[in-house]
Amino acid sequence: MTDTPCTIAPRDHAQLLAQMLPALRQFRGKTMVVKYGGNAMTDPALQQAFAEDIVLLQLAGIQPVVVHGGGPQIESALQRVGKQGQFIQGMRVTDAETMQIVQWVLAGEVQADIVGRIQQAGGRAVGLTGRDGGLIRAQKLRLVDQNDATLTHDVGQVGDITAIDTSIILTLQSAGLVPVVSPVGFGAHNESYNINADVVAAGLAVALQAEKLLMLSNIPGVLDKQGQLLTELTPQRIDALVADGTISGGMLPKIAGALDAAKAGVNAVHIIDGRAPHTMLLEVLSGQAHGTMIRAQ
Ligand SMILES: Nc1ncnc2c1ncn2[C@@H]1O[C@H](COP(=O)(O)OP(=O)(O)O)[C@@H](O)[C@H]1O
Ligand SMILES: CC(=O)N[C@@H](CCC(=O)OP(=O)(O)O)C(=O)O
Repeated sequence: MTDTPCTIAPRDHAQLLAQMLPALRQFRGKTMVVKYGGNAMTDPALQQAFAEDIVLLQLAGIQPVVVHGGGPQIESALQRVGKQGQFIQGMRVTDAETMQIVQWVLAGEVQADIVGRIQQAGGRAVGLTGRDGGLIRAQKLRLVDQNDATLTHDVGQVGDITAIDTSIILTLQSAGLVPVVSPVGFGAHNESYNINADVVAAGLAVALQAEKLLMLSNIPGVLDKQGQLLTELTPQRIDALVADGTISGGMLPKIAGALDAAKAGVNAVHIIDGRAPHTMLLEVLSGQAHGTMIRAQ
């Protein structure tokens, strides 16, 4: 192995490394769930940096569990067969054909790519969907209208998580493997459900009693109406931002999941920018806050 030429002054470098100590103490041996959004994985160099960060964090003693999305990738596959995606409150309307395409894209394409990249970076990863090992049970989502609670929307085969059996994840972790989970669940009659990846990440973080939940997306964090980053959010502020439409679309399930996880005791819940290389590493190890932190109160 050859040393990489260093572009940081030695003093700054030493300071940077020393700053990692509290984080390493806090997170060593703990589970960290990382939601890797489809919008954050459009560039191959970024994807490689993500995989390297996962391997480095694991080597540092943290137990990462990756939950990936793939919204834009599903969208392209739908377009190839002449279908147009439709979303209600951030949930994809999923008919039987869309469900098949969702499974192909998530498990066959996106998950396989992430697993391959982690292994290329020197780690060992195993891809699974929520169907494997009985991980995620679901039922059809009853999506209540945001403005009129007496109204519901039929979004087809979209799942609402009813139970999570973490045993398969614990088995993989104890073997030193990084689980890479596609957000698909199974129902009482073995039917598949398409579940928003933010919802799965939050559910897994709670079920695994994770120390940290990181959600990587294509925005610096949650933004206000002027486009300014909101560095911290409380439940009251979130309610107000949803009510006045500042938080909409794909941010709705993300913020709801983040808040559920924070309220259930996940210590550090952050929505961060996945478009800059190594944001995850900085967020975890530098001791400096990035993006938006979601507070339980
Ligand atoms: N207040 C907000 N702040 C930031 N993003 C928002 C906000 N409201 C809605 N969004 C939208 O949410 C999107 C992120 O959700 P989503 O598209 O599901 O991303 P991902 O694939 O990373 O999960 C942003 O790209 C943005 O268009
Ligand atoms: C029900 C629902 O909306 N499922 C999502 C699952 C993938 C996902 O959540 O991907 P991102 O994280 O990239 O948005 C979908 O079909 O797009």
